[in-house]
Amino acid sequence: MTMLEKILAKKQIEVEELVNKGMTFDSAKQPVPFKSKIAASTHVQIISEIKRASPSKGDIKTKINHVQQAKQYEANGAAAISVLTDTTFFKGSIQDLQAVSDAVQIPVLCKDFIIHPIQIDRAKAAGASIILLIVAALSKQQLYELYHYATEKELEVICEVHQLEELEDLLALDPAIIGINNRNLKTFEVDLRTTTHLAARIKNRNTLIISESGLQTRADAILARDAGAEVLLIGETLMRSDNLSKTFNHLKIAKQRSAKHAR
Ligand SMILES: O=C(O)c1ccccc1NCC(=O)[C@H](O)[C@H](O)COP(=O)(O)O
Repeated sequence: MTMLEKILAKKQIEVEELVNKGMTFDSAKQPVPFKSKIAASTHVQIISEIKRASPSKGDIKTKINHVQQAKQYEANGAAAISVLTDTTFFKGSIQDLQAVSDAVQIPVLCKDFIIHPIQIDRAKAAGASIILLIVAALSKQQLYELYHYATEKELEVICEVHQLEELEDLLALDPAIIGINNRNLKTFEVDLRTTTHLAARIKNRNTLIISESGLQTRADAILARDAGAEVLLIGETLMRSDNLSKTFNHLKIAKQRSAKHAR
């Protein structure tokens, strides 16, 4: 069993528990716009992640104060905060997301392995403005249904791909935002050229491209930008930083070579 399969098997159990308990979720907060703000920015934007631990790296910073960390991300110019809400494999929680959403003004991404609409309801009720759908984790029908379910609820959706075949399936949906994950979720191998290879296949100039995972240096940021990414999703590098302001400055690059020209 691959790690992704293990995670999905656990998600199935969690979802059944939520459904069997008859859980319903009411959302008070109006989603905060994400994509529309990116176009106006002069620099490549960063979605900054709260990531206590991961299957590939083990514990990263388990004792982190997630609210303080999120506020620091916001103060340093993050475009959004990603909160890993999975507990078993990432030591996060939906309560982390709720607390972060209550503390910041920028949009919050519910970073989880979503396979059922009830998870979308729960994410929105906890204050998420954006959700993630991982193409490798879903059938084409599930992907389309969950995408439309979320957008009807005024949530923005990052559709995540790692392989060309996944991207080709996804393009028929013509999603507003595509996340290209540089990490293979089955082997954990990270290759930033994944962004370069896949972004070149995205021809719709209105599609926002996010490069995800393994981004550590300014050179990495430039590589992703030159491939067409306007946003970087960064977890570990920010979580391990002991000087966030310095790290953000180091990663701050202008949209000098237009993402629209790179494709
Ligand atoms: O990070 C992992 O080990 C991992 C393993 C299996 C499924 C998902 C995983 N990570 C989720 C992510 O997508 C990353 O947290 C995110 O892109 C940030 O990556 P990084 O900057 O490398 O921490």
